[in-house]
Amino acid sequence: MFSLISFVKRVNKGNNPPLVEKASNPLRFGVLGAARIAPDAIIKPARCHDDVEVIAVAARNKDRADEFAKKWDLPKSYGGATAYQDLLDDGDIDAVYIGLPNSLHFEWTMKALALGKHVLCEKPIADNEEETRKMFAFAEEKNLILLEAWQVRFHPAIQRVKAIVEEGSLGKMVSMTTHLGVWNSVFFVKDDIRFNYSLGGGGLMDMGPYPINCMRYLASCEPVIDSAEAICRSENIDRRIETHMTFGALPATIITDSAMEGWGPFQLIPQWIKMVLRVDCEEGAVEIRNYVLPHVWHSITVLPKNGKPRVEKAYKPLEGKGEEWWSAYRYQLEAFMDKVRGRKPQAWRSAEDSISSMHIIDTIYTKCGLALRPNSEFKL
Ligand SMILES: NC(=O)C1=CN([C@@H]2O[C@H](COP(=O)(O)OP(=O)(O)OC[C@H]3O[C@@H](n4cnc5c(N)ncnc54)[C@H](OP(=O)(O)O)[C@@H]3O)[C@@H](O)[C@H]2O)C=CC1
Ligand SMILES: O=C1OC[C@@H](O)[C@H](O)[C@H]1O
Repeated sequence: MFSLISFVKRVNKGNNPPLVEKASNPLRFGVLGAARIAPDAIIKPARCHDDVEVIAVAARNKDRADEFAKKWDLPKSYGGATAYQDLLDDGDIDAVYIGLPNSLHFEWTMKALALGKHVLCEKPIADNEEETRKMFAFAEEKNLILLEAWQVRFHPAIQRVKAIVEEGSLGKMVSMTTHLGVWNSVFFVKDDIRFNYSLGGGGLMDMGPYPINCMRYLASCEPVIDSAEAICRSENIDRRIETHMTFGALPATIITDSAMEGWGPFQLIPQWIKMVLRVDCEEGAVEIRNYVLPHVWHSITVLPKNGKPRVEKAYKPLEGKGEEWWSAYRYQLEAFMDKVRGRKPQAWRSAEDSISSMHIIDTIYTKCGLALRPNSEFKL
């Protein structure tokens, strides 16, 4: 009962964070695209960050832009065919959040960097490794912050799993496995950008960054992809991919499935969601449930071979900044701002980190015999 009440309180506060008083010269963000993810990823986190203000949105349709601005109390909105460029040309804007389809991440990140704006760009950061390299090289040249918004890395839950594994009582890691699956009709809309090849879609593009990067983080090294096999929903668009890889001597399996089959006769009983990552060690195992959105709810189960299982939660770091109700996106914004302001963030994702992640996605597609997501035609 107590945990249900604290769950409701935490989620409610995370969804409706308090509006804090702003510093005298906060970083002013513009949002490219009235995307579904934008409120959670940037608007709500900014409300409770004293050094950030979201001042504008741009959408291809003016009414949509105005509606979004009204709903989220943003002073400016840009709409129409030139809206994204108009927002970038706004001299009041210091940074942009990009929640556009993957195929547009390259173009709008490059344009924003060219105009001197810092960029927080959604995962996966680009269509492929080649684009990713160019984006980070350009950010470095312009001396601007570019971060791929893979928020899980910033949340204490995955950091706690790493600490448990490294603390040593479970012995050496022997394997990692995850099956990340969702029931198609609940999570995706009709004509979802995720399943459109020309928009950089694909099940692995959408879900792959989570298990690939959690495993890279836990293993502290890069994997070799041994095999990968896809079941497609349309040409070059994977529904399910099973990948076997090795991190040094450590075998790992990742299954991503964007349309899990149901159970029982005619698969009548839907399987809603599967989001467990398990690390087996010589002396036991550790499992994290819901590593994708850990701030909503998660559980970390430690299963020692010679001892009692225990369950842990990690909504707040043991040391450093954070609140129980902070979402992973809020932790991410804190780190982004630390970087922009020249402070050392609690956690960070480097250029190499994002490049490696895209390299792995490209390699898995190639192993499956599927085409890489196409390069943007945009040239700076
Ligand atoms: N980190 C996370 O937790 C999550 C990340 N994401 C990532 O965020 C991005 C957006 O996802 P999501 O919010 O679900 O997507 P939506 O479909 O809700 O939003 C995409 C936005 O892209 C704009 N857009 C521009 N060109 C096109 C086009 N040709 N077709 C469709 N949309 C277009 C639209 O903006 P306009 O308003 O101008 O019409 C739309 O608002 C993806 O990269 C996805 O991987 C998504 C969910 C969670
Ligand atoms: O990034 C994401 O996280 C949650 C998923 O359900 C969603 O498809 C994806 O875009």
